[in-house]
Amino acid sequence: MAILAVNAGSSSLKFSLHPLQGGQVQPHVLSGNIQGLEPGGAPAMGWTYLGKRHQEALAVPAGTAPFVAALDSLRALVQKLEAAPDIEAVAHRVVHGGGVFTESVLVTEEVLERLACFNSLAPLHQPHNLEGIRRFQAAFPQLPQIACFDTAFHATMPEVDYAFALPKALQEEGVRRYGFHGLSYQYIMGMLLEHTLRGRGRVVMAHLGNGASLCAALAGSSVATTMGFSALDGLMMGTRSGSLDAGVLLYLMEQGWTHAQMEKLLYKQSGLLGVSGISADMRTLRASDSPDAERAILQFTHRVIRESGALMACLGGLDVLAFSGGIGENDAVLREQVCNRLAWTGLRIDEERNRNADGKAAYAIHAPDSRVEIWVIPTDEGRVAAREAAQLLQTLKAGGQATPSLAPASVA
Ligand SMILES: Nc1ncnc2c1ncn2[C@@H]1O[C@H](COP(=O)(O)OP(=O)(O)O)[C@@H](O)[C@H]1O
Ligand SMILES: CC(=O)OP(=O)(O)O
Ligand SMILES: [Mg+2]
Repeated sequence: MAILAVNAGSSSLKFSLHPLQGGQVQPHVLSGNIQGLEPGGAPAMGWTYLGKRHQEALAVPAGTAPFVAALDSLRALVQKLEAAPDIEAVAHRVVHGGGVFTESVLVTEEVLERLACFNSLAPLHQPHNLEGIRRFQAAFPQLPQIACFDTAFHATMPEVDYAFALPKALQEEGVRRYGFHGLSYQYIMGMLLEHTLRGRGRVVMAHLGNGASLCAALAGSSVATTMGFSALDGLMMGTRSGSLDAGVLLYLMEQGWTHAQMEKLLYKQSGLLGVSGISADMRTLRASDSPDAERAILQFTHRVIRESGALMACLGGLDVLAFSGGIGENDAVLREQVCNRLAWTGLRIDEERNRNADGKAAYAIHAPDSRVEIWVIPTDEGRVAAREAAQLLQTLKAGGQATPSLAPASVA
C-alpha cells in the first residue's frame, strides 16, 4: 500500500508516492513535477520512478486549462505505473486551513466548502489545491482524500505574535496572522531534531522557494513567522512583494486601482520579477549581468537578513539557522552573504562546506568555532503530508474521528 502526496500550486503540480510498511511512511518511489502551468507557460512533466527519470511535454487539449490537463496526466500516470503499490489515500497540501483546521483532516463536502472560504486569502494556491482534491475525488472515488495544512504548524504561535494591531472585532472575524509553509517547517524541524540536540533550542528556519518565509521555533514549535493573514506578507518572493506599508495600498486605491489590478500587482508582478523586470527565477537572475537583476538579488538577500534579526529578537538569540526551499538549498552565495551579515550573532559559516552542500541531504555548514549551527535541509512537504495521511488512516481504522465538527462559517 502507498500514499500519493499531491501539491497542486499556482504554476506547478508536484507529486510523490510513498509506500507504507507496517503503517510507516517510506521514502518515495515516484516523485515528479509538472511545470509551466502559468498562463503562457510550456507545460512539461518530469518524474522519477524506481530511480529512472522520465520527461515529456504535456499535451493540453484545446479549451482545457493547463492545470486541469496536468491533473489528468498525473491521474493517468499513477494508473499506468508498473508494479506500483496500491494507493490507499491521497494526501493534499492545502495552503490555508484558517483558524478552523489546525490538524490534517479527511476531506468531506462540508470540509471542501469551508476551505473554499479561504480562496481569496491565498488566490495563487487555495483554488488550485481544492481543484486538485476534487479531481482526485472524481478519479478515485473509493480513496480517502486527506487535506494537510500549511497553516497548521503555526497553530502554536502565541497571540502576541499572531494578532494584528487592529480592533478586536476584526481579529474575532479571523483577521490575524496564520503563517504558511508549515508542512515544510514540520519536515525541517523533524530533521533538525534528528540531527542535532540544538534543534530543541532557538531555531530560525528559512524556506526560500518561489514563495519564501521564515519561522522561529522554540522546543520544536512555531512561535513566530514572517507570513501573515495571506501568503503575501514577510519576505520578498519570486513574484510577491512581501511586507508592504499598507499606505501604499491606500494610495493605489485612491489612484483608482481595482481589486483585481492590486491582486495581480502584489501576487504576480512584484518580488524578484517586479524589481528586476527580468525574471522571478533566482537562477536566471544569477546568470544575468543586468544591474537590475543584481538589485533584485540584493534586496531579496537584505530582506532575509532583516527579518531573521526580528525573529532572533523574538527568540532571545539563536542556536540553529536552517536553509531550505529551492533558493535556500541551492544558492550558496545567498547563504554565505546572509551568514556573513549575521556574524554578530557568533554565527560562522564554513565556506567550503557551504559550497559542498548539494541540497540532497541534511548538511551542516557551520565552522567549528561557530556559536550557532547552520544547516541546509532539503525539504520534503510530500513526505510530511504522506505521514499525516498515514496517521489519520490509523485513527480512522481505530474508530477515531478524522474530521472536526464544524461550527457555522465565519470569515476564517
Ligand atoms: N541552483 C540554484 N541556484 C539558485 N536558485 C535556485 C537554484 N535552483 C533552484 N533555485 C531557485 O529556487 C526557486 C524555486 O524554489 P522551489 O522551492 O522549487 O519553488 P516552489 O515554491 O515552487 O516549490 C526559484 O527561484 C529557482 O530559481
Ligand atoms: C504558501 C506559499 O507561498 O507556498 P509556495 O512557496 O508553494 O508558493
Ligand atoms: Mg514551495
